[in-house]
Amino acid sequence: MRASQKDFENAMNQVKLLKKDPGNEVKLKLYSLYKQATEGPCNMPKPGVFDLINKAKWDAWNALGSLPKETARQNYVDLVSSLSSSLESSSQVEPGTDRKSTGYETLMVTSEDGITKIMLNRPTKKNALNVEMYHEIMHALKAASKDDSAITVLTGNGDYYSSGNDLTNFTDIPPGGVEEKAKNGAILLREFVGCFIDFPKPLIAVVNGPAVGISVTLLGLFDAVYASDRATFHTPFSHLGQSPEGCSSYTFPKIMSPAKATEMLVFGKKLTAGEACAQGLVTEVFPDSTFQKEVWTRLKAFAKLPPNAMRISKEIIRNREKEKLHAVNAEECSVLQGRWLSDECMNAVVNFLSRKSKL
Ligand SMILES: CCCCCCCCCC/C=C/CC(=O)SCCNC(=O)CCNC(=O)[C@H](O)C(C)(C)COP(=O)(O)OP(=O)(O)OC[C@H]1O[C@@H](n2cnc3c(N)ncnc32)[C@H](O)[C@@H]1OP(=O)(O)O
Repeated sequence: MRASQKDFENAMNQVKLLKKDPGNEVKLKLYSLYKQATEGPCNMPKPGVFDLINKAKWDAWNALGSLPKETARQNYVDLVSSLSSSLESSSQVEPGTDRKSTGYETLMVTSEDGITKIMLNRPTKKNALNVEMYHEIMHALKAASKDDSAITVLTGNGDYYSSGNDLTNFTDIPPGGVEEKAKNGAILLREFVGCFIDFPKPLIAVVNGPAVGISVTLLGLFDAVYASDRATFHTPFSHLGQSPEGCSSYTFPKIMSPAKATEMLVFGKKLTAGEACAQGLVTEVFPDSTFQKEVWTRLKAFAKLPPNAMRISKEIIRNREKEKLHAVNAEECSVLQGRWLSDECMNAVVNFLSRKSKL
């Protein structure tokens, strides 16, 4: 039996209720079938090569050629029906449940023994920071700054600490185009880094594995950095056509000398944990086999110290730099905004995404 218009509308509603993301490939398939079913064959002009998302959509729709509208409608309904049985539906979520009050989508946040632990929780993506994660980290930091814990820890779930900015952040182009995307990215980044600059309690990084990009640069704003000997520290900004952020253009030369900072931030030299420790970026390195046990024992002891004294001591160590750090942050974001629009950056992102079949 052919799918009716009613079946098609039901399927469209069903798609909105899917709780789990079915993935880019399926979303493109759904999009193309929807367009074919409602508008017929694609006769739109092909988007430019840098308009990544719209080009992928156009390609998917155009690939359907002259498939009849009714067949596309049937295929759409069949595809949604197969998805609904394999993916959980959000209709099972309690009405009125506020996700933010019950938990985070990209983080695991716990508070015990005087320590608030913010764990990056996208292990299958090596804890890459997507836009939602940037927002959730800001939210978690603001909450931690006001809770009863004495210290706050950032760490990663799985084998990576973090692979840095999620490169798919570049693909979702809004109607205002790439310029608007870059502008919004710079606003988000400035606010995000600002939360680290202003964080009032001791902030400790427990670097459980390799760290890339912004997860490395931010370390200059932490009060202590403990690393497993499995961790590496890599800022491939030039390879990506980008420039340093997280105030690293200021903190790294101070921490490790301008020449060593250049090797990392300009030439993309990857440091081992031992090298990062020798250069002052890491406070102490532990064997991976005993890392968690040793670090958490130490952190629990720190968390028993008088919290007000720790807060005030942090303030006196950090406060005279705050204004400078905010100015550096603003400048870095403005430079990056321009970099994101460059061919060098676009090409590097396209290369990564096409290697990973995300386009
Ligand atoms: C203009 C828009 C702006 C938007 C808003 C942005 C605001 C802030 C920007 C701040 C800028 C920060 C700069 C940086 O952080 S630069 C660093 C960026 N990161 C990278 O270049 C790392 C890229 N990843 C890799 O090189 C490798 O994945 C890896 C980390 C070396 C691991 O390699 P391995 O072979 O072990 O594993 P896979 O590659 O198979 O990875 C497993 C899956 O994870 C996905 N993945 C990993 N890292 C990222 C990433 N950074 N972005 C997106 N996805 C990532 C990978 O694709 C695999 O996914 P799959 O299983 O679905 O294929």
